[in-house]
Amino acid sequence: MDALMTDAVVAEEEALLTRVRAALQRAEHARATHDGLRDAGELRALREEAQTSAEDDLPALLHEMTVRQRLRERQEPGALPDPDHPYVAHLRVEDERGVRDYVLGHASYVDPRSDVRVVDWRTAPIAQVFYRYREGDEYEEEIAGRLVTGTVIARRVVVIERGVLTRILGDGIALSRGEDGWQDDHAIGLAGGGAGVAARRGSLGIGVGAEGRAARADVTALLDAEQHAAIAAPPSKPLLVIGSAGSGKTTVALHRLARITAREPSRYPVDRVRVIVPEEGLARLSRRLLEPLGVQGAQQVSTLDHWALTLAKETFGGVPRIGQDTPAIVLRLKRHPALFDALRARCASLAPERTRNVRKLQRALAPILTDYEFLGRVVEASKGDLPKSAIEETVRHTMRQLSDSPEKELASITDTAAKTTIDGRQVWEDTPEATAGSIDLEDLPIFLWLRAWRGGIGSARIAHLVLDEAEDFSLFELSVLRALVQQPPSVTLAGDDAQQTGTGFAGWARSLDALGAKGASEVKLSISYRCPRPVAELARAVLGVQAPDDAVRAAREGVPVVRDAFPDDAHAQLVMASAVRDLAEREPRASIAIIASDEEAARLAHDALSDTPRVRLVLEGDFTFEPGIDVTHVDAVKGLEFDYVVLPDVSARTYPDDRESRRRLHVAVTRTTYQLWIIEPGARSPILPSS
Ligand SMILES: Nc1ncnc2c1ncn2[C@@H]1O[C@H](COP(=O)(O)OP(=O)(O)OP(=O)(O)O)[C@@H](O)[C@H]1O
Repeated sequence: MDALMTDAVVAEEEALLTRVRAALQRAEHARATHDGLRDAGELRALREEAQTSAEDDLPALLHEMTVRQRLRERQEPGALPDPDHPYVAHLRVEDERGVRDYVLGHASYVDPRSDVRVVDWRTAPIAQVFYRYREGDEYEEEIAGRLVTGTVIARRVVVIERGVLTRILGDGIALSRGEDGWQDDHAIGLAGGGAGVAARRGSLGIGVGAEGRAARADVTALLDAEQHAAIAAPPSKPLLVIGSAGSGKTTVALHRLARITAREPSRYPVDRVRVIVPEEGLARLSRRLLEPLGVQGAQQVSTLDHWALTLAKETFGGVPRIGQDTPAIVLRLKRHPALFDALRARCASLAPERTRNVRKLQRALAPILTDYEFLGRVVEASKGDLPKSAIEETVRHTMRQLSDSPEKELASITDTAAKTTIDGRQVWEDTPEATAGSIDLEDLPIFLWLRAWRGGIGSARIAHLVLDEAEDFSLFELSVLRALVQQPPSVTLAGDDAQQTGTGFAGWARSLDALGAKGASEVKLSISYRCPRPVAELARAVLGVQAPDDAVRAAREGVPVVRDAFPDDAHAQLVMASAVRDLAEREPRASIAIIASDEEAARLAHDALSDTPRVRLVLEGDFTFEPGIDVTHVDAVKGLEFDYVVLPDVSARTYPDDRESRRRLHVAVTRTTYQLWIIEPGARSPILPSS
């Protein structure tokens, strides 16, 4: 783009922003002072415009009139756009009424006298023109039952930071404000980061620091046509969103939820929508992403475990102690579709009163979960997912749970000191006796399912349900949720079968069926937005035959993946610690994740970095999303992303050649938005391509 054009575009956008900010400041002042006279004048202007306006402007105008009226009646009006960050995109159209500018934001404000139209991307019909057409396109859209035609004159994504315009991205335009004025920004690409600059081997970063990178545009403005079509799909029809890691599944699911609640608040009230995800980290991230989309409140988002525990307490009036030492193989069996099928056949005549509380359910299941023949059939039906040892382990574990609890056995000892260790814990904690009298967290979905199926679980209370990382939901959980969602089911499932890390997944067809969403529309997102090309390609190679057929379509280039082999762990830890410390110093605003293969390895990596500032050991998903270093493990990071990802222990021992290891390494690799460093101590993992 030549300098003259650059100047013209910048001048246009600056003038528009000045106009919008001035109008918003006047509106804020009027609201603060309840300036009735001015409101009355504006109300008249709005009415006049409403009479002559095209129908695509009407919803925003009507919204504005309601706000003014409420103000005059001294009621709480809706929020005004934030003048420091009033909008995320600009659309200029021409139709039979002439040329008009719209800006898309997270709240709406229309002031025809000042030629200002800030429209809410969720509710304004004109927003669909922005998402579906490019600059120069003629559009023809059915808006409010009427055919509307025109031409898109300009379509630009803008970044406004603290009231100052800092980036303009459009069809063929990429400009950013630098220290010496505006500059062409094509090399940087949409998602930020200094792509194309090779890293030094053994060191991370490109030395520019987070300050040197362009600010990210709001993803709401960047949604592509495929994503927007998914978001705008009718709410009454279930939707399955699939796609590779970082293709925008979470983005689409949460934007769909926000749009549905904004457009039909009486049918889909915010306090009756739910987002359920498998991990705490993703629950925290989802809350943060929903906030600017207008869906606030911690109670809407929960992890699967928290949801099951809360529902079980509510349904059964309490639950016994949850055991902490359940063998992993038993947990795997309790989530497997083969157990679901076998229990369905076995429990078809279970009397409703036997599902009334947890103890009754535990007793009803005891003879089944200690039946060698029954468990043998489950293992066989799992087709290799569950080893034969699962049978013996499950029988032994169930027997232990059913024996008298240590509290009961030691009841005759009245001296509490005799039952307490020197660090203040109960003497039986961390012993096999601790299992007695306990149940497993994985029992709860089974109990709830039996209750819902045989006894009933109360009224359907969820108006819209989002399940993210839905490949990690078991048939038990999906069947319970089915009973809780109002009919017809309004649900969004987002997932990727290449990222399943548990044993619960039964395939999309069965999952949808269990949820009562059999006729769901399916959207497949095809562009990898998170990971730069070198990372996306490596991630695909790691999956091997489990990779989807379509080729990787990464949205941007990127620096190469760094790989370093070391003879042993100690050596690797030393080099890792000093390189990461160096990076954190150079890029104090970057988010760096050290993703170990398990909790124990995460602790070791954390020890190596213990004297580094802003280093956090995150084992239970309690991410803060602040700049700094999170040392964590692969089971805690699903759905998350970080500027830099370091994998400190990729070897033949931690990631051997099996399907599950491939999926786990794939999850770890694809958390990277910018650069990946793989550290390989000892024998090389056979699932990594040779470097
Ligand atoms: N159209 C887009 N343009 C630019 N960036 C986008 C677009 N859509 C999504 N993104 C960004 O891509 C990243 C990944 O998005 P998201 O987390 O929704 O992907 P995902 O498919 O849910 O990932 P995962 O499979 O790891 O859960 C986010 O930073 C998001 O803001």
